[in-house]
Amino acid sequence: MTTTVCTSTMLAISDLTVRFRLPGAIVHAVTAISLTVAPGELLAVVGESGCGKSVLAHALLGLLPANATVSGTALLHGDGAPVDLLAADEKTMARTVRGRRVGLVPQSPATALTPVRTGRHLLQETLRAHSRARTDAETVAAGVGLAPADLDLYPHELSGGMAQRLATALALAPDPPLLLADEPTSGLDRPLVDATLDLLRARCDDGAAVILITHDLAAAERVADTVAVMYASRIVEHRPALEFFAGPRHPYAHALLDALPDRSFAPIPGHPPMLTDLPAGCAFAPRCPYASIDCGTQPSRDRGVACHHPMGARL
Ligand SMILES: Nc1ncnc2c1ncn2[C@@H]1O[C@H](COP(=O)(O)OP(=O)(O)OP(=O)(O)O)[C@@H](O)[C@H]1O
Repeated sequence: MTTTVCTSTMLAISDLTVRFRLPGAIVHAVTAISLTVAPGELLAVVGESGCGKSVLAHALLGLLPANATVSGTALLHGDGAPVDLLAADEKTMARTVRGRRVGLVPQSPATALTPVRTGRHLLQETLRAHSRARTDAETVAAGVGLAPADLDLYPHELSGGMAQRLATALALAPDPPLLLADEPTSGLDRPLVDATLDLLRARCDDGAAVILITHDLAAAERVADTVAVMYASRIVEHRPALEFFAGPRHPYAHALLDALPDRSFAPIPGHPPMLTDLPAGCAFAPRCPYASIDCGTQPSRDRGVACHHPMGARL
């Protein structure tokens, strides 16, 4: 983990909200998210399954299905005028943003990989499309632990872990200044988990920004500069990683860390709420040992924590 992050902004997300229309219900998938990411920063977005992490990434890449409604802004800075990723038309996203300025390691690589081409073909095609034809596909593959012979296999011949590594190589090949990595270590054994995380860290140390979406808090602790904890579609805590892991302040974040085997190994009681039926106030209140009548209203975020009763304040 490093704490040397540039102070300029690469991505500024403000009030990002995503709703899905279903027959007879609205899914509150992402609610009022505001975050900034700087060049050189590795931001880990953590939270339990279904809290909205992948939808956040897909919204930033214009990859949401037709039943989604998106509001807010997400300004991507770089050469020239900033681009609002939530307002840009599909042509702009396809030609200048996706893959080129913002890379994605998808959560389900097996379904994202074109089935009729070998890994080598896919990598060479990606490198050519991004004017990096001189870069050797085998060198890029070696960076994620794939051997030259692995590149001659078709996606259906790859194990889950190999497909995951190929997807990471494809996302890294264009050298995007911002990378969204959605559970990039799932299906990998520990040495490859660590190697993948270190690869992402090295990108940040070279000046790129990475948003690492993960439910693996140990992974976040290993490489993140900053941590954002999502619960029921909202960010409930967003702080520098060193401070966060030393003392989480939102009761949910505290409970998440306490559930780790190398900490108290205490499960969080109850279940997350349905995103079609969220309470008006804090969504964690029904599971929170510190809930009070105040929690019937939505807390504002103060010094990185959205809670009426943040942990430090009680100590
Ligand atoms: N097209 C869709 N229509 C309706 N609801 C959707 C759609 N896509 C996602 N959702 C819902 O949005 C919510 C957030 O999903 P998301 O995939 O972002 O969760 P997550 O935090 O990434 O969890 P996981 O790691 O398990 O994917 C879930 O309740 C999911 O069912």
